[in-house]
Amino acid sequence: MNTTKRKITHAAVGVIQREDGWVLLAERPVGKPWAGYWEFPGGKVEEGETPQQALKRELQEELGIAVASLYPWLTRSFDYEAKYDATGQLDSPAKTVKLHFFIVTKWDGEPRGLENQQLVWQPPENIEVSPMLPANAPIFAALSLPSNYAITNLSELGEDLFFERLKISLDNGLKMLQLREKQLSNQAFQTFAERVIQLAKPYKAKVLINSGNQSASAALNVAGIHFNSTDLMQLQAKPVGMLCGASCHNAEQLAHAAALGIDYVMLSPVKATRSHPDEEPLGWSQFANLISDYALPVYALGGMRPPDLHEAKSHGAHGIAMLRSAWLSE
Ligand SMILES: Nc1nc2c([nH]c(=O)n2[C@@H]2O[C@H](COP(=O)(O)OP(=O)(O)OP(=O)(O)O)[C@@H](O)[C@H]2O)c(=O)[nH]1
Ligand SMILES: [Mg+2]
Repeated sequence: MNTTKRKITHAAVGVIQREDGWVLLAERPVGKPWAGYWEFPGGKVEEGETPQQALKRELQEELGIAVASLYPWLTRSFDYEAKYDATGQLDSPAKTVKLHFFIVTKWDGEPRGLENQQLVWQPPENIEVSPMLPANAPIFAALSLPSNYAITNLSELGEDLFFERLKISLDNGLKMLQLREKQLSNQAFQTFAERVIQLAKPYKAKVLINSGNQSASAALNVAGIHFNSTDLMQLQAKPVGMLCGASCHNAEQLAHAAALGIDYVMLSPVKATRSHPDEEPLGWSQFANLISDYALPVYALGGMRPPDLHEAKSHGAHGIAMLRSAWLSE
């Protein structure tokens, strides 16, 4: 397959998300290529438009809604092979699409299928309509990742306080956390990890383990592994069957993570942090530049506190990751 000669079609795609997390999907109507396939509303970016302008126009045309608030999210390229219909007629030629995803959180008007497309609201972690446009497969996994991600801080809090705060965080809706305790022996880490996993289980919170503690992980029932940047750069392929993330601090590491197709990255340090006082912070504008054309969901890390979530999302982040401030009592 020669993809180098293909022209790239840019499309703006809207993940219209209600407050309960459900997203709006549309079925491509008869008469369009890929009819009967489900997609997010959106369409091609026209000459002279930014993807954001294109999205606003498309959502007005297709659904009759006016976008009131949106965040830039992932950008993914996908190579479509030529598609033929049952009679052997060309339905859609081979092409490369570059999809500019946005998360739309506020809009005016009630979405209606103005192009005879059927509409349905669905929870991202349990989509019941099919078939989906093939480019969209990884999108639902990304949407299923929570906005807030906590990293354990046992060394600073001590065991009693840590477990007290963990219980409070889980009660308050924490859905994903990473065990990162380099100071612990394998045995001590294992005991600690088992206790966290036990506590997190009824809340259905995902527990990941830092690659620095990985030697203790074999016996543990964790959801996945978080690779530090050194281990990321050694990694040749994404481990199968588990959630897999990585820490990145520059474009090279981001590119390697994207090439591996892992599930998410953390990009840091956004702000100055107590845990890494010697590192030069990226600041929001460099953070946004590094991920402006990035395919994976990104957590902003470094000096993040819960109120920073909106600013992080405005700069293209999927969410925020927190170490110290995840465990502060409010
Ligand atoms: N809208 C939309 N397009 C997607 C998604 N995923 C995906 O691969 N695409 C591709 O992105 C391109 C956008 O196409 P579109 O058919 O919506 O374009 P459009 O609304 O401007 O309509 P048109 O057919 O009148 O030109 C198509 O090649 C489509 O296959 C998705 O989730 N939503
Ligand atoms: Mg469209």
